[in-house]
Amino acid sequence: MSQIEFYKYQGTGNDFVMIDNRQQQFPKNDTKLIAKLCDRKFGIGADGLILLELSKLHDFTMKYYNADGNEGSMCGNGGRCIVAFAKQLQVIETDTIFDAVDGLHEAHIKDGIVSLKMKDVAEVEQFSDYMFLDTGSPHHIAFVDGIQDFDVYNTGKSIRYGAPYFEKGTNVNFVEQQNENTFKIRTYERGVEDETLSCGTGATAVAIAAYHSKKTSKNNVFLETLGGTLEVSFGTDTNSYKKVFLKGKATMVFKGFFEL
Ligand SMILES: N[C@@H](CCC[C@H](N)C(=O)O)C(=O)O
Repeated sequence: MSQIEFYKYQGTGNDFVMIDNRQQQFPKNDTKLIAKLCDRKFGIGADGLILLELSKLHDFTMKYYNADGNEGSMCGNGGRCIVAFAKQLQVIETDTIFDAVDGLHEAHIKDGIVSLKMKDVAEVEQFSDYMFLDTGSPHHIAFVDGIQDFDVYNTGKSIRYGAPYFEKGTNVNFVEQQNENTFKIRTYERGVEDETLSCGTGATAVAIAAYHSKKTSKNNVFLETLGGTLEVSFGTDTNSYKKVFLKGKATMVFKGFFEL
């Protein structure tokens, strides 16, 4: 039996088991183990598990697994949390470039607040009652009234498994505008298969969708999630979005050990 050290981090309530895997001691193909570690009754409890690994060219590599144990697409809140974790491990100081599943990310950390550069967005699909875009992860966005009482779980689940997404699925965001550049957002997350308190790639997608559909003319947008507020800013260039930054607090909650 061997002991593995883990840290628990959260970014606006999206929580992660974080492991320093620079020595490759964690069995990352063990889907059942990852799902068990993320289980809130039988494990540590988290929306996902993140490994910090060595990178040949950059400061580190981020490997992200959803709570169901499968490797996920990009996680924005997880990306912010791993920057705080890398600082804690003294892998970085205040600025970094790291590898993730969707490419390189630059980030800056100051006073526990992480500003993370997200991938450029070249395409935003607009339909009569929803929008779709990929900010590193796929996001379906629907603007609704009365978001407080909205049935995010059941409506989100039926959209996630329905046409045109089916097996591959999507994350599903419900949004209500509060003022010129503030939006309330609730997200059903693929791979967690439940509503989470916050989704970073979802917040990024909503900010861009709101601007693209002319709900705001501001290119810095505040997203009020159930776990706190995120800020997204971006540059615009004939329907494509560059220099996209996701900003918010990333916090270490506790550390511990588990047996393999
Ligand atoms: N919580 C994440 C989103 C993670 C990706 C997602 N669940 C998927 O694989 O579809 C975030 O903060 O972006």
